Amino acid sequence: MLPLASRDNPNSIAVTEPCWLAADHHSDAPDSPLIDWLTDQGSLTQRLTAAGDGEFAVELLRQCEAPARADEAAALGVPTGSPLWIREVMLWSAGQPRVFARSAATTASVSAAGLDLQRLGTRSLGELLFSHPEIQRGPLEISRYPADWLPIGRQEQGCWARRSLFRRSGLQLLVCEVFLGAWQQLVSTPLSSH
Ligand SMILES: C=C(O[C@@H]1C=C(C(=O)O)C=C[C@H]1O)C(=O)O
Repeated sequence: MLPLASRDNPNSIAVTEPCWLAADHHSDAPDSPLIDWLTDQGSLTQRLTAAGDGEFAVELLRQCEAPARADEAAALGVPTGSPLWIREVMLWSAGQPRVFARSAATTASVSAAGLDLQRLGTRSLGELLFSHPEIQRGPLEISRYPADWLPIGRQEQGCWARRSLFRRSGLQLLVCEVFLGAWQQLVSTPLSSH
């Protein structure tokens, strides 16, 4: 079923469920620069830091146990509704929230990881993951992201998101990053005008 264009912005496509596929399997995949960021295997933290001329911060929105959504459950190989360790953050760059991120893992996986994820706080999860070369990142999938899965006040229609699984013995961590409208301003206007 084709997603519906949202009322407030006919160019953005409202979805109620994600459709996670490799970028080249989406007939309506976005153009550059967004497609380059969505498919970049490197650290988003590092890229946002550079784009914000060194000004980057992680705002921790919540870190708790929550039921697995159907797409998360399928990726992690558990039943929908299973209790997961969930971390939701807003990534700020050059003074604005640019990317919403939701990371999910089974509680057993978090304890087995031995990475002290529970006490990460406002340190970037990416810096932790990329500092352990034995942690392998799986393929990136992209999708439009349901607006009502975003934090209240930031529920923009039609945002593109990417997700990938980070794996190490015993750890399976699903990281999903949603590029908000303010991300576009970061990459399309010179820093001096932010
Ligand atoms: C995975 C990365 O870590 C970033 C930091 C996150 C966090 O602190 O929760 C979550 C998603 C990421 O965008 C990265 O930098 O690429």
